[in-house]
Amino acid sequence: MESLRYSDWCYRSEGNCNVVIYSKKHGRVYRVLKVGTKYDANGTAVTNEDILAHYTKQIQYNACVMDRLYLDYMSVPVMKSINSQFLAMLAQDIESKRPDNRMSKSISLCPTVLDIPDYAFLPAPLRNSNISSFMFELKAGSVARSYNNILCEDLCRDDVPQCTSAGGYCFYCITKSFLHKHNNKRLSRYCPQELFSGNQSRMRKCIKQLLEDINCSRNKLRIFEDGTDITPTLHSAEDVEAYFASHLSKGTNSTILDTLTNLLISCLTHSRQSTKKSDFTLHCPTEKLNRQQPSYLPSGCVLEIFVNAQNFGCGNLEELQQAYKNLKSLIAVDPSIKTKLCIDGPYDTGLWRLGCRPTLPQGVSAEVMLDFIKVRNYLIYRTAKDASILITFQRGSKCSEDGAGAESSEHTFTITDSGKSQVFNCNVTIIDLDPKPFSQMDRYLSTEQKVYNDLHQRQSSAIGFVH
Ligand SMILES: O=P(O)(O)O[C@@H]1[C@@H](OP(=O)(O)O)[C@H](OP(=O)(O)O)[C@H](O)[C@H](OP(=O)(O)O)[C@H]1OP(=O)(O)O
Ligand SMILES: Nc1ncnc2c1ncn2[C@@H]1O[C@H](COP(=O)(O)OP(=O)(O)OP(=O)(O)O)[C@@H](O)[C@H]1O
Repeated sequence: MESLRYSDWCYRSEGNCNVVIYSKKHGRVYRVLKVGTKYDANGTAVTNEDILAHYTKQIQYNACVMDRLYLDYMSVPVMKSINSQFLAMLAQDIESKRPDNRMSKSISLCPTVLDIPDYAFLPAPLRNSNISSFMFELKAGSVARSYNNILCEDLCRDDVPQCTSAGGYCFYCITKSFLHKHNNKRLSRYCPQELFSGNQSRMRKCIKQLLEDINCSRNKLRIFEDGTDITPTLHSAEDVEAYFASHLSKGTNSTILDTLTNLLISCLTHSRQSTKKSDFTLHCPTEKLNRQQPSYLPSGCVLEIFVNAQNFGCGNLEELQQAYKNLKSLIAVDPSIKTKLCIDGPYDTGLWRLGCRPTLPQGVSAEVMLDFIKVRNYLIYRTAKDASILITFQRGSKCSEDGAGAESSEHTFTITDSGKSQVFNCNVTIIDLDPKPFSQMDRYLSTEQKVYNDLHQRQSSAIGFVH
């Protein structure tokens, strides 16, 4: 067990299920599960054993399922035992830093946490401790769902008004507009169809809008400086410009936002040569997974990897609903099916390992297996839909007017804006790759049905395509 110095650790951020703390000295973050999440027994407090089992499953899922999809862009967490007194003191200390909307759940005091590299800072050989380190977190959302062959992409084509301009035409934007009904802030214009379009001008416009809409409801970009979330201090595009003015130079005819946009696009579309094997065949012979390669995005870039993983959600909604219904009624009669099929893990079996030929468990028919594969793929898609892309960067030391002398490497980018070149050291990673529980399927499918109905109504009345 590690004895930790309380003063070395700070609050980073949190989501629905985890609080994240970090230590600059250790270069690591600790991810601590909250109690009252959907992952514990009916939202009640759980035992330490339950939490350990939960972490074990998360690690298995990362190592055996996600690793095949996200390759070098992710790292598998490890479990770490820590002092519970340290955790109790920390829990007290971070209370004042936690946002109001997250206060309904508190952190568990189980003396085990997940230990992950801290991506708010560049890895050691690239890091310069004397200057600011920035991390842009983009919860990019999903483009992959299709409804009875109506592909989201078709609803957001170049020749129809942009998805976000009038409340949304794709799955993402329709869901967003549903949620917006309860919020008075202006809605972010962000639409993943733009980001993943592969069209340089649409992608650029999308990133610029994310920066401009920094203060809008459901904007999916957050900015951290040296590990601290600075997003709440940025209320407008002007604030972002002003904040970065002392950290970046602008070209004669371009703005700081242009420079940031160019840098982010370079990182998002940079082809990375992976040391891991990316191609695998899905062995279920009856599986009709539509794994289209997004050839319009540079091969190996983070956007391509991200969208590839989301293709697990390309199945037809009605087929998925039927498969889920079949499984549910079977489980009601014979609950052991759930364990036999490892529906909620363990994830290191052939039933979940991508690239392995799954063998039929005893007492499970080929039809049931097919239903399981459909639901399993959808749950993988739900993870992919929820993941975040992190872009970490620092100004490089070699900066010149013409970019001469800039090293070109996997992590070094030279951004040129109207004649002015700047060098940046960057790292791109993906986080939040947790397994989604089977118990959420009812909620997932009911939202999907609502969105589908809305989409269908817009399509048949063609309202969606009128400015
Ligand atoms: O249900 P959704 O589509 O709103 O997604 C939830 C996310 O909401 P978002 O739409 O991104 O604001 C939600 O994000 P926020 O808490 O809103 O930041 C979580 O990511 C949640 O996942 P989990 O409970 O941590 O496993 C997500 O829940 P799952 O749907 O992945 O179970
Ligand atoms: N390895 C990391 N390096 C840097 N920051 C991180 C890291 N892991 C998490 N964070 C920060 O902590 C936040 C919360 O972490 P995480 O996404 O794991 O929580 P969550 O509860 O699973 O979130 P969500 O509700 O989105 O599912 C992230 O949004 C990110 O800002």
